[in-house]
Amino acid sequence: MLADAPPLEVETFAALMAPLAPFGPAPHLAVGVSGGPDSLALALLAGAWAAAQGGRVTALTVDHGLRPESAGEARQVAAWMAGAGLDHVTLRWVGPRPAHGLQAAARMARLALMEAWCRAHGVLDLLLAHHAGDQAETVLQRLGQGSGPDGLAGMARVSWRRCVRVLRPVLDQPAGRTRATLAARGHPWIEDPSNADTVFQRVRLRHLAPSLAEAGVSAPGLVLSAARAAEAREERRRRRDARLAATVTFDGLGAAHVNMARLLDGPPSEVRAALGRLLACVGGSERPPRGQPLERLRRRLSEAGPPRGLTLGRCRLLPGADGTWRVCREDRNLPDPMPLPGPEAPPLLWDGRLLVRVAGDGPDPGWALAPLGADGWLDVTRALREIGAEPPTVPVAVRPGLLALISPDGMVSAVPQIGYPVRPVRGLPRLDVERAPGTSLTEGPCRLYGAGDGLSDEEP
Ligand SMILES: Nc1ncnc2c1ncn2[C@@H]1O[C@H](COP(=O)(O)OP(=O)(O)OP(=O)(O)O)[C@@H](O)[C@H]1O
Repeated sequence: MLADAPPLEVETFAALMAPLAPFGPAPHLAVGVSGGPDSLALALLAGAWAAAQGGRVTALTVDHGLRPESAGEARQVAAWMAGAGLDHVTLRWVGPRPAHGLQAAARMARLALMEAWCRAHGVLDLLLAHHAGDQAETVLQRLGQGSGPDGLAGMARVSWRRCVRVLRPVLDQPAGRTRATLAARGHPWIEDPSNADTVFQRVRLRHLAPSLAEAGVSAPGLVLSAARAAEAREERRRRRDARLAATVTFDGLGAAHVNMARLLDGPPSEVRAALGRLLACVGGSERPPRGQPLERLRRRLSEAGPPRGLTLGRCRLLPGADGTWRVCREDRNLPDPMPLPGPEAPPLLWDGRLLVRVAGDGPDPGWALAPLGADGWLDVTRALREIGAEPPTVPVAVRPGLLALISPDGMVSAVPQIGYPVRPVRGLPRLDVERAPGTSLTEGPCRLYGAGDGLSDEEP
């Protein structure tokens, strides 16, 4: 296989990164590195690529603790990364292990750990070393699960998990190319024995490759069909985003105003896709609602008769007099108060919807962020009147989900979404608050990052 696969040069790798742009200036990338040949090669190539633009790479290794050697392997990766001049962090998977589906659980856990690390360190891009062989296995696996057209598109080269972009730059590169890259540099790697253990479905699928090839089902063929399915998925996303752009506007309070008749006018699957995305953006939930609940919502919104308020996906949908619906964060399951991060801390993702940064000097200890809650508005209007300010008009349904800055003595002192402050308090911290990347329908990072889905339930 090595003979067929030329090593990846830095220039070739740069060409693979180009379609994944834009990257910020001096980009800081995270790379998931198991110690296997694919991810080691990716880390080295990404390190060179980032350094060329004044940026850097942090290699992340998740120690799943499933094999006695895993801790030593993580140390080995750390040593290799140090040798290559790259930062390295080991993350440990602790907590309960499922009795079944251990590999899948480990995969989910490691992606969650790496995503959390990226969020905590303000790193936008997480690179994984999936290649064409992995893609073919994913397609086969999903075929076996009776997956729909989106599943058959396999893994995406770019997908979002909350505020983190998961990038797979070598996804269309033949299996063996990354291995050849390391071999050409004389760089060692770790062979994970579970990659050969036929107890795992992926490994069994890999072993089927020769028989499938005889039957005319080849890995390149599967990858090609995945690429076509991915194009079709992109087209569906473009249509979804166009529908949303034409029917939805956001206000500064985090609520969406929807021309519902227009949004609902179209094939049910397209309408469901738009509704799901809308609810995920407004509600800040990790996954858009889907399946039966979403279809029920579509039907109820389409029904004739006096419209009523509805809820789904942490959102409340309220009809207005003129046919415009307001969609806002529901007042249930709002986040608990959390301490205000220091000015050096990475931005905090609040309620999956807002990115909060502390500007200026560090706040005194004791400041907190909290939802305004059901009773908070009364307090705000009273406080504003005391300083001679007229409270703005804020719809009742929107009020509980507003972000409030709470002083060390427990008073609502500022509500950034309606202006600043509501009480004259000494040492009031200054907050920059913006919609979190991946929660904008048509503005902000979603547009910046092209067809980014914003939210993904893809396999890691
Ligand atoms: N323990 C881990 N820690 C960090 N990242 C990981 C880990 N395991 C896998 N990854 C990342 O997820 C990608 C896909 O995982 P998978 O297990 O399919 O890969 P692999 O075939 O073992 O690849 P590699 O040759 O890099 O080990 C890897 O290429 C790597 O980027």
